[in-house]
Amino acid sequence: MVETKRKKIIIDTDPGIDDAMAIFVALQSPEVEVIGITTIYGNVYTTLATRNALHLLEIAGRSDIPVAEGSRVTITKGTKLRIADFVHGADGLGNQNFPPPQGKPIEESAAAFLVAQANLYAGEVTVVALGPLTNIALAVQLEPAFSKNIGQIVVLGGAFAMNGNVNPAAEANVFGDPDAADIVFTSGADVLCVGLNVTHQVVLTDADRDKLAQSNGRFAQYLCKILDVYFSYHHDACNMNGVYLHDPTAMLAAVVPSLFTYTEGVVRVQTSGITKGLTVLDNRKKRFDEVTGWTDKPTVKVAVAVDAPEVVKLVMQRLTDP
Ligand SMILES: O=c1[nH]cnc2c1ncn2[C@@H]1O[C@H](CO)[C@@H](O)[C@H]1O
Repeated sequence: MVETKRKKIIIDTDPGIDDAMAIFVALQSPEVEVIGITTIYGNVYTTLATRNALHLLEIAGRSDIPVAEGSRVTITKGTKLRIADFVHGADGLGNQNFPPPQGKPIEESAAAFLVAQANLYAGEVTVVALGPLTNIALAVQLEPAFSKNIGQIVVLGGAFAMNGNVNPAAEANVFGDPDAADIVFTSGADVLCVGLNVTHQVVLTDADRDKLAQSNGRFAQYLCKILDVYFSYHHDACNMNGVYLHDPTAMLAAVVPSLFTYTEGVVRVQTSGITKGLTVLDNRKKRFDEVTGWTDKPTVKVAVAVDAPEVVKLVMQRLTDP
């Protein structure tokens, strides 16, 4: 039998309830092979992100996948981090207080692991970045060839021409380390940004959760336990009877790219002031006479449309599969 080559992916993540869903979706996707997980602060602090990543791999029976611990500070060595425990619970996984994992992270740091894997499989590795972009920016700084060696970086981040979710200006992952995001977006790597303008179209409803609750699928019962906190947050903060599937949507942009369309242009990030974390895409409709911060910078891809029903269907299918 001819085996089609699976796309190699590294998940950079701050688990996180929707991160857990995205990790499980990836592990259930025949199109990809998860070759590592790197951890970062965001939904929880980095140490807890590492613990949760190891725990989730144990739940999935995939402790063979290496976990590399990432940065505990921003790219500018900032230690005042914004942690979204009010979205995911104090433990990041719906306040379930699971027992500690047995596994340990590898010795290599997240940035060193990213650089090494991109060197080893030049052009073949996709990073799916589900948290602030510190580790990826560190990899860019550590190895000048990283942006060329890495196949693609799919970023869950940004809010293009719309309000953010931290404040009207900023989306949470870009807000978490705006300097890192600006470094990654202008690095010259093949970057695809999946922002709130797309992920807010992809909602898992109360009815979908009921279907999960009735499923004997591999991850359904586990996810139903942790999803309560995430549903309550969306109910209270956004007046919704459902939740946004941010991370699983970005994951599927790597796994099944045909479900998305994108535009291309230079994206810069505001790194200070009340609009810190704002992502601004030059849509190239106007030729500016002056040199701007966008002039002569490498472009990135920005997702503009998604087949939302198909994304929800695939997420449900893969999470309820045996
Ligand atoms: O209101 C929020 N504040 C902070 N983080 C959030 C919020 N809603 C979702 N996320 C988390 O941030 C990423 C998307 O921006 C997702 O990973 C999600 O888990």
